[in-house]
Amino acid sequence: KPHQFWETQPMPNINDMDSLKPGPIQEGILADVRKDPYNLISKFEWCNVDLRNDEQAQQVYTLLKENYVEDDDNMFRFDYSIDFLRWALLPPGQYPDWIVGVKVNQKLVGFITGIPVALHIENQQTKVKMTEINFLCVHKKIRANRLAPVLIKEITRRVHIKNMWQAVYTAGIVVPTPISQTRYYHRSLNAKKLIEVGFSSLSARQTISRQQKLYKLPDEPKTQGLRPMKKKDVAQVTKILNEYLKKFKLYFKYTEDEVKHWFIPRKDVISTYVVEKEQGVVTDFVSFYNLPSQVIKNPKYTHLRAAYSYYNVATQTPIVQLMYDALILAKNEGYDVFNALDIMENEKFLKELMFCPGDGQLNYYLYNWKLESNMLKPEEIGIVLV
Ligand SMILES: COc1cccc(CC(=N)NC(=O)c2cccnc2OC2CCNCC2)c1
Repeated sequence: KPHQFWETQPMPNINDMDSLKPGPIQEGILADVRKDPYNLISKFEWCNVDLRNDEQAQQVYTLLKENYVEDDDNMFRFDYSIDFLRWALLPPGQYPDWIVGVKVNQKLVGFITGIPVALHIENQQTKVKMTEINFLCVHKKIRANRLAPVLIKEITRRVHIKNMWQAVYTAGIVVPTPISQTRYYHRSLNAKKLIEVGFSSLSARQTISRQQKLYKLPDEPKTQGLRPMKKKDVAQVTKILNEYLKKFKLYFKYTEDEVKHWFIPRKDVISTYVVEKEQGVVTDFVSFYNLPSQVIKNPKYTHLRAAYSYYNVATQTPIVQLMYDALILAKNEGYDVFNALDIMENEKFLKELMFCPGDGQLNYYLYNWKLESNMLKPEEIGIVLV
């Protein structure tokens, strides 16, 4: 029986599509929230993981490196670094009990996380305070123990206790019920390596050297005034980002503190470049995050270095030119491939800059919320999850 767990959750199902009114599906009642954690099978224990602690961060790193998401052909597995996990999971306002682990004999075997976000949904006047859920992972050796539903129910309880009743998350799989089904695209930066690791393949008439020529990039970006973002840019980046995101139906509102956290460059984690043509005036920016994948079995390479498009705001520079420069910057930072979803205005550059469609999709979900429109088009999505 498919979706045994998800049928029990406040998500719109096919026949609700017309009856449910827009907004929360279930009203949250604080008094009804369980005060104690859900029961676990014996020997399994809950723990709040402190990612600032090196040993605990290392345990999370190893669990994900060995057991987290793989591509459809099980050739690659995400390999999030510790620095990346600290960036992704310790934003301003984080709650320590939203980094949830399950241990057996002091060994981490299960994980799920939430971070607090303020999401603008369609025409809602106010932003909805909720959680962004990520990194649901159960060790390969203890799957089919129904641990994942318990991890989901426990973090839901910990969110409810804080009087928050909605969540946003993404997944490669389809469970009840996506609000948008987006597709991912890849732009080759190191054609030879992508073919050697089996990420790309050659058709009959293609050769490696022809592919290298096809995807070759200039040595330096074209846009005058393009430079790495610095702290002094935070106020202007916050302004143009918040203004830009208003054109979408789903977007976060950022404080300057949050922009500082999410966009100030961190080596091997997040790269952000701003355009400052006229003295002191920031008109555009591009950003991409570093998410390598372990190549599961390959004689020559252990990793695929992938840059993922984050947020890009083009108010003066044409978006195609700005993103072409992002490809050049990523290539110069040593990336093998540049990935992007067909969300926001990405369609405007994907084809022209020779991105190829990937073989899967990334589904967006909103927990306990009925949208006015049942589904959103990818270009109406203004949020990027890591
Ligand atoms: C190439 O190595 C891979 C290793 C694991 C999975 C995939 C395919 C895949 N599932 N890709 C994505 O989900 C994806 C493709 C383009 C942009 N963002 C993405 O996912 C992000 C956002 C959601 N959390 C994971 C990272 C590829």
